[in-house]
Amino acid sequence: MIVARNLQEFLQARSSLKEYSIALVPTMGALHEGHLALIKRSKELAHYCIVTIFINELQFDQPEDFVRYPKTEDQDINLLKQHDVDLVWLPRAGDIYPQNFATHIVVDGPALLWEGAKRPGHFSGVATVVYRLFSLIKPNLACFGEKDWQQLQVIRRMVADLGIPISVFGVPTVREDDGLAKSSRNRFLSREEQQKAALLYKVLKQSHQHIQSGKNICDVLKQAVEELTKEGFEVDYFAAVDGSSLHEISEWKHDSRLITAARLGSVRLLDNM
Ligand SMILES: Nc1ncnc2c1ncn2[C@@H]1O[C@H](COP(=O)(O)OP(=O)(O)OP(=O)(O)O)[C@@H](O)[C@H]1O
Ligand SMILES: CC(C)(CO)[C@@H](O)C(=O)[O-]
Ligand code: BAL
Repeated sequence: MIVARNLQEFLQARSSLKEYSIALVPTMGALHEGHLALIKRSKELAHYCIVTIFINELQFDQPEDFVRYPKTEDQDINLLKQHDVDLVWLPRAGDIYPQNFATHIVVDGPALLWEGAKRPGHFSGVATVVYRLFSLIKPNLACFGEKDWQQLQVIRRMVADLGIPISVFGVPTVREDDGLAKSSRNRFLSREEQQKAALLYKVLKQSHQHIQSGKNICDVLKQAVEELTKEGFEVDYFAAVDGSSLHEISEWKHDSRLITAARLGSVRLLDNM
């Protein structure tokens, strides 16, 4: 596995992979089995797999969240080696955002509500870094996790709107045995919070079943928020939406989605079904 630590090293390594199809897995590091599922899928889809590790300050709406974002570089590199990744690039901020950088991608539509409303500037930061990674790396395809459902729709929208010739693949959420969606920030949950966190998935599953069995969507959502709040979650939203536009729905269809974000202690948990 080639480890590139700046743009020059990356471009040199990238030029040796010219003839073949390339899959990109963008990450912010602190890797776990969710990331490994993206890598596994990308290796099924392309000859070569490139992983990036870049904690993109532009997408953080809270400076303290950026500062405490977990950094486990040596472990990450070892894990990627064990999983036969071909090239890992840990760009420097200046590789992605040259001096006097002044251009940002703004996505409306699926980016406006939920995470977009709760975290001002977040999706513009995500879209901008993903666009920069796409334009520097020029992969044939890229894999993103369904765990960040809204992010996946925002990237799909950007790719379609700007005619970017890269196929975007969504990969199903990898969970702990108790159902909690794996996430880099989960390491900040206390043992007690970790046990409680699985309730988010249980309530999602139960709400999904109730909606399937014909219960009123509004009542189901209200009950879900009440149950989570009673157990100490601070619920930002628990909503039924169209799976691609992210607009709220009142009638369930085959492409509908339940999405939620809730804070438990110092960690904001995201999930969807
Ligand atoms: N449990 C998971 N299952 C599938 N994909 C995941 C999972 N967790 C993260 N991913 C995906 O991995 C990619 C990189 O995500 P990232 O590095 O931000 O990790 P993360 O676990 O989502 O961290 P956090 O949400 O705490 O920032 C994204 O496409 C994300 O959706
Ligand atoms: C896609 C991404 C790597 C862009 O920084 C990030 O938002 C993430 O890890 O989900
Ligand atoms: N995986 C989501 C990226 C973020 O929370 O910034």
